[in-house]
Amino acid sequence: MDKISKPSVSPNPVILQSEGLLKYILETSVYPREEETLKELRNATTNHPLGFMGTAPDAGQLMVLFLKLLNAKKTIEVGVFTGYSLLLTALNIPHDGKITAVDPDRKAYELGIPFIKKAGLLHKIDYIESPALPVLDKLLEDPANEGTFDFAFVDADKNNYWNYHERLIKLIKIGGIVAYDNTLWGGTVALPEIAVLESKREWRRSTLAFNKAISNDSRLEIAHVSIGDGLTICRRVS
Ligand SMILES: C[S@@+](CC[C@H](N)C(=O)[O-])C[C@H]1O[C@@H](n2cnc3c(N)ncnc32)[C@H](O)[C@@H]1O
Ligand SMILES: O=c1cc(-c2ccc(O)cc2)oc2c(O)c(O)ccc12
Repeated sequence: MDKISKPSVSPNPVILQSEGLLKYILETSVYPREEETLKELRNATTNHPLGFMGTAPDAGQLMVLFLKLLNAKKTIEVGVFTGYSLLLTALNIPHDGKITAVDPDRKAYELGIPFIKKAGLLHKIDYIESPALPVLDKLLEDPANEGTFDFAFVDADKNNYWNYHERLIKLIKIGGIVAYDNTLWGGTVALPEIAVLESKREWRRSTLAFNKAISNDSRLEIAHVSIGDGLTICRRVS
């Protein structure tokens, strides 16, 4: 049956219409260029019961391009899990770059730490075991933090994306980028609610509202890209 008309979504959705096409992209352009420790971390994450949550490697490759284009040095990550996107960021910022990485699930991060250590990149990471909102609020208590971050990546609780956005837009410098993962939420954003698994409905509604609000946010230039589970790339312009 065609993916679009399926009445429910799998936990690891293929937004592209053809799984074969995604396989082709991954095998031709992504996996051959994926750094070795990153590949090892991704493979180790498949043993985690929630391993499907790791950032899609093709979306990761696009993130690398932005990190490099921005010459990003100071970044924030909301939603670390085992650390695929975190290690990817650490690999692509300079030696004295810093990532503030926030996640309440330290246990998942511990799976990734040996790979980050093997890559010699733990010194770039300030891991904060916490929900992200109070951490962002604390950063904003010091006006010196405003407009200082080059890049932020959000891949966490989808119902809080707008709350993160309101804070991150102040922390990111003009010209900097905030990227949000899962903004197509398994393709459910284009389905009637009745066709969506009940467990996915609340975050589908949050994602729909978030996508609309981002599209109306005049402080940004955006691209809503159908890669991975949907990636919205926002450049702060004012
Ligand atoms: C999809 S996973 C992140 C995947 C990660 N980017 C990667 O590449 O592996 C979502 C993560 O968000 C975290 N999370 C959930 N609620 C959060 C919150 N309020 N603040 C920060 N992180 C949160 C979860 O603990 C989980 O590890
Ligand atoms: O199915 C999911 C679930 C999540 C998820 C669950 C609980 C949290 O506290 C945060 C996120 O994240 C996902 C994800 O990032 C993804 O790419 C695919 C599926 C899921």
